[in-house]
Amino acid sequence: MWVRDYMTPNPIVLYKEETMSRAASLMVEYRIDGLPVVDRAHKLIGLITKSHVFRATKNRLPEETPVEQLMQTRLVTLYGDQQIYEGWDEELDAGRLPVIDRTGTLIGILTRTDILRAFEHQTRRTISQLDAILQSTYHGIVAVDLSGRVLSINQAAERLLGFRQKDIVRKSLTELVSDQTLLSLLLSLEKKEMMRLDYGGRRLLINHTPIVTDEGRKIGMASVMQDITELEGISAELTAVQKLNQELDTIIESSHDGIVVTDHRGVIRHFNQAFSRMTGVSAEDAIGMNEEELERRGIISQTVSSMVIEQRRRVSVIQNLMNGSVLLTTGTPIFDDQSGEISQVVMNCRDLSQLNQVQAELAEAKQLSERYHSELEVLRAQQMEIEGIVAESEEMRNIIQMCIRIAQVDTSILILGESGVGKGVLAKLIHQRSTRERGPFISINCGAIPGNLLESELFGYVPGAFTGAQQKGKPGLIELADSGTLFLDEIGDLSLDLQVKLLTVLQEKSVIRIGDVKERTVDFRLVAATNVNLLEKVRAGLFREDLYYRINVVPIEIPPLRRRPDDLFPMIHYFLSKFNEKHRLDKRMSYEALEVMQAYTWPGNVRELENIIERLIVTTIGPIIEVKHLPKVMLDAPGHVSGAGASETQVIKEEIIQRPATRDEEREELLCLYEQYRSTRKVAQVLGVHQSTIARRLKKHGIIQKSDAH
Ligand SMILES: Nc1ncnc2c1ncn2[C@@H]1O[C@H](COP(=O)(O)OP(=O)(O)OP(=O)(O)O)[C@@H](O)[C@H]1O
Repeated sequence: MWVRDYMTPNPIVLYKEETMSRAASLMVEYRIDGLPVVDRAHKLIGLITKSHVFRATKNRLPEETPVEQLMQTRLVTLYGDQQIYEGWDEELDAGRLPVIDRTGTLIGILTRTDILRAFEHQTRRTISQLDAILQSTYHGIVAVDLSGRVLSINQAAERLLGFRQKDIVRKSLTELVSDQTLLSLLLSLEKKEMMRLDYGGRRLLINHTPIVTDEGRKIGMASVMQDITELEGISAELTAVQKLNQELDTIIESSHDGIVVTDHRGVIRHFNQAFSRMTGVSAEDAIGMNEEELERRGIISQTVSSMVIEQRRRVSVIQNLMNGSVLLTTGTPIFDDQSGEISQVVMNCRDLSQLNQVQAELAEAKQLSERYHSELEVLRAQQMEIEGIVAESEEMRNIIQMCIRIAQVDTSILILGESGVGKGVLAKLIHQRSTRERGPFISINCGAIPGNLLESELFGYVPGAFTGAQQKGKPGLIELADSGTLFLDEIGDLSLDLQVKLLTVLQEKSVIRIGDVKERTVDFRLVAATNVNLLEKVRAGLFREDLYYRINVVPIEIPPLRRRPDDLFPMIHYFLSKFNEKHRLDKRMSYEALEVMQAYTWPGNVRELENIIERLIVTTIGPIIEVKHLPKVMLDAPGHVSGAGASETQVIKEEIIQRPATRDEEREELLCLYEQYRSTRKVAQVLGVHQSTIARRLKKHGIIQKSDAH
């Protein structure tokens, strides 16, 4: 506020020669209390006021007295280019202040009215400025008096509070706001900070403060409200972005490939551990350095980022490092969405030297694994033979695997199955594969020995225990089985007395010889077998239930031979070789004879088959065992077809069965058949063996893939 803008210009003046009466008449005429006195050059030289005139009159000075003699010459003046407030205090005393320019020429008078006008002007301006600020602020502001009437409110607050009425000021908030929570907050006489409130679908953050005067009087309340709905959304987004960043960092760090990020000038901004490991460069050294510098130092052989920046596309190069490593480095430009300029270059470095080495190791490992795999196969096949067990059928293979598995666990086992199916064979296998393998394997058929004899066989006796007993006494089989396996075949034939005694042995883990009182500790594993339904015997009171549960911890059931046809021909083959070798003969079996055997139901199971083959080998005259040599019982069996001329397939069947064909021969024959029929089922039909056998053989020879078996 400059003085010259508010002063009264060209005021009425008196020249110094003018009279006191002229001064008085001017004062009366213009109703002014004082007049500036100037010289002819209009320079201010004094000020004459009513009091000067009154004093002169009182002192009876003549009216013609020039004002020069009356005026006050010590003057307080203002310059036009001064600020108004610089003249306030003086004006209050003087009532008016002459305004001069820098040459001392009078240019105006600043009166009290002028100053008030200046103040009013200033106040209006300030108010409108404040209002503009209030209205333009993004935050909502509402001020109310103590009775809740709105003193002022800005547009943001109107918008946030949803006010539509035009004239809100002076209205009470209670008329305007229906939400009680918001209302009680806006009308609260207490200070409230950072209050979160949901209103009109928005999340508001409100700070509420009482309005207090300089004297400390509370005159109202002001609330500042901020719409933080978007802010909260942004903050959630920010958290998500931060998380993403972290994830990205982790991914980059965990990459086995080296990753380097530069800016648009090739200055390295980021790189991972892998790059550090490959080049031996540390983050402190290289971050902030231009990639070219790495090339200058000979650490890398080419600056990929500059190629990418120059060519504006992905570039791949082979880099030879100082340490001898070879890297395949691919630099990819990242373009700025808005400017379309490259903002970053990301380089991926793959260590080829390491890759080559890994590939070589992998190939070697593969070779090794293939070799071991085939050796394992051979071993497995050999093992099956060593055990003297033929198990071609799926069922038998599963049973054998299970036996081998449970052999390791020292528990009682009950083997179920018809007579001659191979229960004894499995019992032996279990023993051989158990931890007791070095101990004895004691086997006894309970059905084959009369009761009283069986007792002394099992439990032993002391001298003179009964008539016919040996002088020295004898340990029982149970005792002999100590630290080994006791195989009780046909356990169902054990008398009830012996069942009780056996149970006691199993529970006490000790045995008392007949006629003795001394207990002898025994430690054996019991493998029992039966061809009868023990549970039925339990129900009929012929077998003790407690013993049944004691021995039946793990039951294994062997199906009869007729239910596992896949085992038949391999068994015939096995027994032919076995007995040919035993008797130093070379007998073969005709196709028709094989067909008869296939049709037979084998009630005596493997034992019957074994016996028949041995008998045939021994009794048949001539090299070929023919249908006519077979036991009559087999010829009477249903399903037996009388033989036709030998066809090509018959020959193959004979080859497979009668003599072990070489691997190549077998392969060629199977290949020929498979090419002809294109179906494992048909080939199996032709050869009269189970489809799974053919499928397995074809796979073994690599004629079909695993998925092709049909
Ligand atoms: N899978 C097989 N492989 C080779 N030979 C077997 C097989 N199964 C059984 N045998 C032979 O068959 C004969 C009968 O087997 P084993 O004595 O084990 O049968 P079992 O069921 O115990 O008979 P039983 O209950 O009548 O005593 C034995 O000479 C045995 O070697």
